[in-house]
Amino acid sequence: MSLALVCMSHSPLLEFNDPPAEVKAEVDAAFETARAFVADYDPTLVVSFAPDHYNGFFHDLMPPFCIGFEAQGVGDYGTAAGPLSVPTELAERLAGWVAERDLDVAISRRMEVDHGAVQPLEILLGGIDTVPTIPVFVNGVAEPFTRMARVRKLGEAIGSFLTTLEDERVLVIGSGGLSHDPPVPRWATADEAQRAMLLDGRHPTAAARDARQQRVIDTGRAFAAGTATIRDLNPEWDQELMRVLASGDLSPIDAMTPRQMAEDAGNSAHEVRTWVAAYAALGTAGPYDVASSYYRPIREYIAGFGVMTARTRA
Ligand SMILES: O=C(O)CCc1cccc(O)c1O
Ligand SMILES: [Fe+2]
Repeated sequence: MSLALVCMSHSPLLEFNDPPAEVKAEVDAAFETARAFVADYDPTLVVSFAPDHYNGFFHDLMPPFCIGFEAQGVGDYGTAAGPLSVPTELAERLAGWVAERDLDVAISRRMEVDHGAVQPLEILLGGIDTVPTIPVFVNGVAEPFTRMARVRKLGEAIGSFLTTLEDERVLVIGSGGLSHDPPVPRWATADEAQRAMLLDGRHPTAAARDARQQRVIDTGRAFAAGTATIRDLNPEWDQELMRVLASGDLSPIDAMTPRQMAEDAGNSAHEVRTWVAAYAALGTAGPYDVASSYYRPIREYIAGFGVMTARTRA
């Protein structure tokens, strides 16, 4: 039983800010390569590991991980809103399998997902309901964070389930930045209004959503112009992590600590947890080969921007 993987940075700024034309062309080419990889594999099932940016999960109840039995896009930054095509019974079986392996994972029968989950589905599969998809939320913004070994174990547990599905061709997706430090409020430093949003800011008014998004868009423009105060991207850190993921031996990742990750690569570098889970899942089907790998630090997108495809060795 083989598996396939796409890990990609996402950025809500893809449609709002423009890097130099040659950089934009590179990113488009990397997406096209990944799309062709997916089309060739022709998945019958997708497992999407994605973070959330205080659109679906809040501090009123923040799990480290959550498997969606039903899910809908919230439609932030112009991404698709509405239901994903979640195979509910299969998602329930997956959650049971994971629970039996000593991993305590939340479930949701009404998961709300944002651009973190939706953007890869739109880019790779042409929409949020084109291929049956089990969404797995991996917290990448809210402290406290689990140890990285736990993320790897979750990926392995999910992968071991997927390898039992003889009749499926399963694509695992990891979505999120490598190094990046976008202006997502953090509880410890948030003001009162931000804390209200972080606590339970579901379903904001259009005006509130616009204001929040405009702040991120403006920060991207300032970052590109060299006038933003956010932490810089870290291409060395990003490329070293990509090298480890490609190597097939994820054990060095267990030693990474959340504090050091934030210091080296910014507060949203925790989104790489989705890549670790996806690669750990892929590895359960045996040795794998990276088919394509793109990387460029792109300040206009506020992201160390990577796109990787990989597949179980034939
Ligand atoms: O909170 C938001 O609105 C999105 C912030 C954001 C910006 C760039 C790249 C990202 O991965 C990201 O999450
Ligand atoms: Fe993100």
